[in-house]
Order: sequence, then C-alpha cells, then structure tokens
Amino acid sequence: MNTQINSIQIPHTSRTIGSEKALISAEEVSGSLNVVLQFGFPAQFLADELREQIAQATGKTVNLEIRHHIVAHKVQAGISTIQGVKNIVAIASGKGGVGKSTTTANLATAMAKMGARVGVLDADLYGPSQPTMLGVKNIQPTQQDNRLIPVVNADGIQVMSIGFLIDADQAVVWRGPMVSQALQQLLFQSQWDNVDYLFIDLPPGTGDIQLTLSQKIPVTGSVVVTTPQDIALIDARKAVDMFNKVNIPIMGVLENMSVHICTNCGQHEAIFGTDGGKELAAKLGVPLLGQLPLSLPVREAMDAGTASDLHAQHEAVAAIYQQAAFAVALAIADKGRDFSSRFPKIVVE
Ligand SMILES: Nc1ncnc2c1ncn2[C@@H]1O[C@H](COP(=O)(O)OP(=O)(O)OP(=O)(O)O)[C@@H](O)[C@H]1O
Repeated sequence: MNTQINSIQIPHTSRTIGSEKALISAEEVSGSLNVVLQFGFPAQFLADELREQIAQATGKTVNLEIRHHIVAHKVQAGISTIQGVKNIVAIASGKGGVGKSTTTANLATAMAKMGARVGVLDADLYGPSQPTMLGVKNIQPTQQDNRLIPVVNADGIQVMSIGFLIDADQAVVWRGPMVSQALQQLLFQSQWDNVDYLFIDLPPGTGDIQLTLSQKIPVTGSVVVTTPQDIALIDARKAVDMFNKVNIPIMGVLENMSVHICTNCGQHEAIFGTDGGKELAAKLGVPLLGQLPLSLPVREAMDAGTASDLHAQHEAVAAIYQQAAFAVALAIADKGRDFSSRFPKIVVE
C-alpha cells in the first residue's frame, strides 16, 4: 500500500509523495483508508487531486489529512534570521511601474490561500502601496512592549509598511542610510507571528538602498518582476546581477503585462513586446514563474484593496499567481535549512 502511495506524482510537479518523504501514515479503518501526508511547503490546495489519485492507486475510499511543516531555510552567510519569520522573499524590479507591488500583494495572497502563514513588508518607500492593495490602508499598527504589531488583512496576511510610519511626501527626500535604517527597524522591531513566508516589496531600482538592504536582511530567495519591454529587461538584468552579488538565489522571473486581451473581441495584443521575461529567465537559467496579462480586474482589485476577492472571482488570474507562489515555495523547500537562530551569537570583545 505504501509503495503505491509513495509512487504517486504530486500535481504540478515532477516530484512524488515518496521523493518528498511526505507519507506519515496510511491505515485502513472500517473499509476506508486514512492517509496523513506532510509537506515542507503549503499543499492544502492539492488535497482533492491527491485524494483522487490515492483512491485510484489503492482502490479504496480515502480520508486524507494534509499537514505542512515549513522550516527556516538558508540565507546569506553571516546574517541571522528574524524572530517570528521563517523565510523572506524579496520582490524586486529594475524599473519602476512594472508591477512589483502588484506581484507582491498577489503572491502573498496566493500563498495565504494555499494555507501558509504569510507576511508582507512594504519597503517601497517612494510609493508604499501594500496597505491599499491588501485592503488595510485605514488601519494603523498597534504597539506592545515597544514592538509594532503588524496589521492583519482578510486572508490573515500580516502587513507592515513604511507608509504606516511616514508620509510619502516626506519620504522622497530621505537618503539611503535613513531608508535602510527605517526598514531594518520595521523588520526587526515588528512582532511577526510565526510567519512561514515574508514577502518584501523592495523599492524599484538597483541602487545603494537595494544593495544595502540585500546585505543586511536575511533573504532566502528573490523574485524579479519585469514587463517584456527591452528597456525593462535591461533593468531586470541589473536586479539579477545585484542578487548574484550578495548571494541571494533568484527563485524566478515573473513577466507582468505580458499581453493585453481585448475585453470586446478577445484578441491578444503584445503591447510591451512578446515573451521578454521568458527569454530573460531562459538566458539566466532561472525559472519563469508566470506571465500575467494586462488585466482590468487586476488593476481594479489593486486600487480597491480586494486582492482576496480577485483570487476568488478570477480563476485564470488566481491560477497564475498560485503556480508562481507554489514554484517559490518548492524552490525554498529545496534549499538547506537555516540553523543560525539555534546557536547563540558569539561576540569576541
Ligand atoms: N497585470 C496588470 N494588469 C493591469 N494593471 C496592472 C497590472 N500590473 C500592475 N498593474 C497596475 O499598474 C500600476 C503599477 O503597478 P505597481 O504599483 O504594482 O508597480 P510597481 O512596479 O510596484 O511600481 P513602483 O515603481 O511605483 O513601485 C498599478 O496601478 C497596478 O494596479
């Protein structure tokens, strides 16, 4: 029985239940089979497909319980992980306005809907938009014992934003070191509650601020967002170079605004060119996480703060983000574990 279950392929992957060592138990009770599986990534959303496959392979009625055990994975050498946060994913773009914040909000929403505990840190000082996109713009974080408690949205996403603390007009005159300090404060002094994946929406560009941040924040992996336009791709490459410089693995490239689909006639128009992100990913040898079309419901949902409803009502959009988030979770699960928080820091005086 176990051999049959272990050889089942996990949907949307080339892995099997056996290769993931996911089978905890399979017991026959009163004619049906009680199966418990545990994964190192969120897999609750695969429950129906897996139950069906196990039923087919064993010829039994199956009761399936799916658990996940997500652990902290390796970050850059010499940086310790943060209390309450297991894995940080930095979302970056070389060029502004390509949809980095939209991607962050939707990857986080997809990951939360897949059953993970998710946080978002809005580090986009020059245009903090996560509170708006995630529907919490009118809520302020509270304070407890000198720590900020992140605001929690409809999907349970813990949100912290530089926009909660300063107004955007003031921010534009901030210099690099001030930005870096404010962000570290937000990250290290917030009371994150057992977050599996914390997405950081970095400011656009690849200057000193981004470089400093990627050297000081413990990042498990990064995602680079680009439109297919040549000019965006050149800058996206710079973002990739930046992450390589500080040894942060790139989990993939997400191509945004890939095509425009006419709402009247359904015709596809490649306004920003075709497949640029796909080609960039291939050239760099990193996965293409997805290609999201220009989409009116996406724009409307981001403005209205209804990312959660967007995923419930627009299956095609939700599927693109779910696949991308799943690919990120799998890539993280494949990395070595981080044990930095288990050992006390040794300080030589
Ligand atoms: N695929 C899409 N379809 C429709 N509108 C989109 C799409 N992606 C992003 N947008 C819209 O484009 C605008 C810019 O997107 P967003 O703020 O995510 O970009 P950004 O790269 O984070 O920008 P910034 O440089 O300001 O940080 C937003 O109004 C957003 O709703």
